[in-house]
Parts: sequence; structure tokens; C-alpha cells
Amino acid sequence: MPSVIVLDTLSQEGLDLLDAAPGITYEVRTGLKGDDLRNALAEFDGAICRSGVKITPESLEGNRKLKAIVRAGVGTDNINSAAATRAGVVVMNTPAGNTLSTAEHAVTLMLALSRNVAPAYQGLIEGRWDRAKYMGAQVAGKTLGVVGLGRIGLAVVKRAQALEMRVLGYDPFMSKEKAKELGIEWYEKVDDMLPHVDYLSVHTPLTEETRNLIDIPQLDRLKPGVRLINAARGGIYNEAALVEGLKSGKIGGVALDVYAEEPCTNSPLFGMPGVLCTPHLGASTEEAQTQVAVEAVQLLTDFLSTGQIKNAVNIASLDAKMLEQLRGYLDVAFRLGKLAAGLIPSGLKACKLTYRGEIAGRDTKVLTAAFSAGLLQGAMADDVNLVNASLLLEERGIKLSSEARTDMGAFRSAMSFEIEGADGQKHKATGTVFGQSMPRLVSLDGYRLEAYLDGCLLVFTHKDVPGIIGGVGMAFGEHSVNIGQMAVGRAGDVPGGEAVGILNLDCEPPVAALEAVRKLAAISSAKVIHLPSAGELPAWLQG
Ligand SMILES: NC(=O)C1=CN([C@@H]2O[C@H](COP(=O)(O)OP(=O)(O)OC[C@H]3O[C@@H](n4cnc5c(N)ncnc54)[C@H](O)[C@@H]3O)[C@@H](O)[C@H]2O)C=CC1
Ligand SMILES: O=C(O)CCC(=O)C(=O)O
Repeated sequence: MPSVIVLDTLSQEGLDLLDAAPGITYEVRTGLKGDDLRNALAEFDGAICRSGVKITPESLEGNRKLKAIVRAGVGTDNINSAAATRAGVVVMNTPAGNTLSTAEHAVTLMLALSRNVAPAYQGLIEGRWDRAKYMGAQVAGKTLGVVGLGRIGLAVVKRAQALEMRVLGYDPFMSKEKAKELGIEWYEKVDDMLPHVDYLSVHTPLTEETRNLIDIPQLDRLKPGVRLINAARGGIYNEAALVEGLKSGKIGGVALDVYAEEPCTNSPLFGMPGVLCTPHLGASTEEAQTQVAVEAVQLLTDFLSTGQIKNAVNIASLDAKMLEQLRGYLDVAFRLGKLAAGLIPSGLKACKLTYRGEIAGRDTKVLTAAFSAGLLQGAMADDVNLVNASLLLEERGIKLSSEARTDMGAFRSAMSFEIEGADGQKHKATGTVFGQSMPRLVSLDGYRLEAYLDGCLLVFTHKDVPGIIGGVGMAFGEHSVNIGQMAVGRAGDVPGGEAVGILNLDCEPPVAALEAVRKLAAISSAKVIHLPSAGELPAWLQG
């Protein structure tokens, strides 16, 4: 029964959904870090968090159980995504649930800063009626610069326009035309926009480009008295530069919801005149928390029960419909990967995949990941799945390329591999699905055949002469090895040349049986390759 750990406070509606999820158990354990967090994560199949917990590479060390982490919110920067990918853990988020609340918070900060709401109230608490001291600024008619015109940035733009502000904007992924349509004066560079704004609000992730977007050199470009707001991520404004700008009078006000280090209870900014700070409250409304919690629980329970992947930040999405359509081919891809690993068990150098027919029009990336998972599973101590397979291959320097051809070959859909070992050994094979879910091998090393892609295979090459099947059957019969299925293939239509054979054995053949087969005069090679048994799906494909 899949189990879930809730690592941060989650709204009751989310917990109620977890309670109602059939076949899923959960525990709420908040405030975990270090070893406690690592040990706890190792006990569960899925985790839900907000921004409180920090999931580091150490938190995931040795974890063999966890399959998914869902962030109830937007920013997944508290989850080390690279470590999660390497551990084969899907990371998902709920990007839209807190957009409006966060935009409202940014606007609240802008208005409260302009009207000195916090210090004026503090004055009253302290018994002062300071009307002159807290003269404010009206926002109507002023200019707001917005950096980051995504979900929250655009919601802020709308609200600012309703307040009759002029809005300038910068976002490398927003065209000038689209900005114009939205009533935003578009800038090509953020630095060019700075001298024109009375207010600046940032709504981007923290990246190498956005870190220290406002630093000491930018202070000179700002309009004197500018008010700066950050309800996105700490570090976008350099906090030391903010202190400097406030002291010099260049900056008229600073409102922050987020900090370079969180939690942050001690900052030189706290208490400075013209500063208004909140403890990361952008998404802290009942509405936003209900929405992100419900979405997060749905994402996780869908994933754990059906394998559906939505809003993932470290793997392509795989919705229920696509999963259903691709399940047969994901299975074939995984089995072909295992077959390839059996044909060249060590020293694989390069691999090329070709998708042909209808399947070529689908998400072949996920099929490639499934093939890679098959290729590596068994060789790796780590669990290999759709999330980490491509990364693990890349780390091992194995070159994998793929081609998709929508023209139909002999089958409605087929996928092929060509592999090459370090010793120059080459193999190729093609697989397809018969019906909905019967994986079949339809060619091997250029020989056409029709073999079951399951269980214990004996793959042998031989001369296409009478008596081969009888000889192999006798050798196995003497060792009580039953042959479940059998397929042979020759390159052309004329007998007497080279051929391949594949037997599906009902049990692992003893060494002596294999030796006996290899000794048969017409047999040139024979090897056993293990594939999942018929109908057996890898854990990540079950559901
Ligand atoms: N304070 C809080 O409680 C909350 C904070 N956030 C944070 O707000 C930020 C924005 O969230 P959303 O709008 O939902 O994300 P989004 O992904 O919809 O928008 C981000 C935008 O930033 C733009 N961008 C990226 N690099 C940029 C750069 N160098 N310069 C200018 N623009 C750039 C992107 O093109 C995108 O349009 C995120 O950092 C998120 O973590 C989100 C929710 C709550
Ligand atoms: O969970 C929270 O309250 C933080 C929200 C946030 O920062 C985000 O969604 O990126």
C-alpha cells in the first residue's frame, strides 16, 4: 500500500483528500531535517512539502523507496532537483494555485509601503498621533516596473493597471507585441527600464540571471526615491545593496516577503525606516493553501495509483491518456533495453533508437527513457526508472541518439535499436506490440522472426540446416528444461545460410544444458537473456 509523508503544514482539505484516497496511508511529520529527514523519506513512497523543508542530496542518500515529491506551491528551489532525478524521484509542483494570492501580496506590500501603514500603526500602539510624519505617496499615475511577466507578474500588472499605474515590463520570454497587447511598455533590458520606474516588483525564479538583479551598480540607474518590492525569491535583490541604497536615500522604500536565507529573523533591514517585511506570506491565504494542497494531493495520489505524471519539473509529463496509449510501447522499450543489455553485457559504447509509424508521432522521449531504464537495470545498484535513466546513461558516457520516422514500415508502429560495444560488436533489433499489450521481437540482427519478448530467452545463432531445433530440444530435455515458445529467423528466403533462434524457456537452464547446446555442430553462439515474464511491468509502469 503506497504511503505518503507530509513534511510541511498542509491545509485540512488536502489532508481530508489523503484520508479519502483508497489504498494510501499518510503521516504528517513537520520540521524534519538532517538524519531525521533522510530516515523519514526512506520510509515513504511519496512526499508533499511546501517551502519549509529543505530536501538536499543528503536527504535522499540511499533512498530506494521514495518515488515522488510534490511541492504544494510554485518554487521547487527547496528540493534539490538534480539529486531527486539521480535518485529516480519525480518532482512535481502546483504552479497556479497561489498565483492570485501572491500577486495580491505584492500589491499589498506596494500600497502599504506607499502609505506607511505599518509604522503609522506602530506609532498609534506607542501612543503617537503622527499624521505629518507618515505622509505617503499615491500610486495612481506612478510607474511600476515588473520583472518577470509569468503567472504572478501578469496578475500584478492587471492589478496595477486597475490602480491606474503605468506599467513597464521585462521578461526574456515575452514578445514586444504580446506586451503591447497587455498594455505593458516592453523593455529589452532590465537595466534600461530601471531609470523610469517609481516602483519595481520582481516575479521571477532565482536563477544565475536574476540573482542580484538589483545590486550596488544598479543603484545609480534607479530613480531617486524608488520603492522596491520582492515577493518572489530572496537574493533577486542584494540585501546589502538595499541597506546601502536606503541609507544613501537613493531608495525610498523596500518591501520584502522573501530573503536570501530563510527563515530570516535577523536582518539589518528590519527596523530601518522605509522598510516593510513579511515572513514569506505571499501564498499564505486559505484560498491558496486549500488549492495547492488539494492539487498536490491529487498529483501524488494519481501518480502513486496510475503512474500519471503532471507538472513535473524533472521529467516530461505523462498524463493518464498518454500513459494508457503508450503503456504497451513503454513495456516494449524497457524489454528491448534489457535485450540490448543482454546482447552486449559490458562495454556498450553507443546506441541508436528508431521509432517508426504511429509511435513516432508520440512522446518518444519517454520511450527512450524506458529503453534506457531497461538497458541499465540490473547493472546498477541504484534503482533505474524513467526519471533517472537518461541521466545515468549520460553520466556513463554512453551516446544515445534517436530518430522518429512517421512513415509506416512493416508494422503500424515499431521501435528498433542499434547498439555498438567498445570491442566493435554490433547488434540491432526491432520490437512491436501485438494487440494491446503483447510485446514481440520482429527482427534480430537483420533476421526476421516473431518471438515473445518475455521470460528467460535463449538467443542462439546457427546454420540454417535440418536438425537444429531437435538437437537443442534434446539437450534441454535431458536437463528437464521445458521450452515454452520458439522462433527462428533467416536473413533471406533460401535455406542453408546463417540464422538466429530464440527459445522462451520455462526455467533457468543449468550450465551443463547450455554447454550441450553450444557443442552442437551447427550452433555458433548461444546466450541466455532474462526479460520480465509475460505481463510483468516495471514498478514505474504499473498502475
Ligand atoms: N512569496 C511567495 O509566497 C511566492 C513566491 N512565488 C515565486 O514567484 C515567482 C514567480 O512565480 P510564477 O509567476 O508562478 O512563475 P512563472 O514561471 O509563471 O513566471 C516566471 C517568469 O519569470 C520569467 N523570467 C525568467 N528568467 C527571467 C529573467 N532573467 N528576467 C526576467 N524574467 C525572467 C519567465 O520567463 C517567466 O515568465 C517564483 O520565483 C515563485 O517561486 C510563487 C508563489 C508564492
Ligand atoms: O508554501 C508557501 O507558502 C511558499 C509559496 C512559494 O514560495 C511558492 O509557491 O513558490
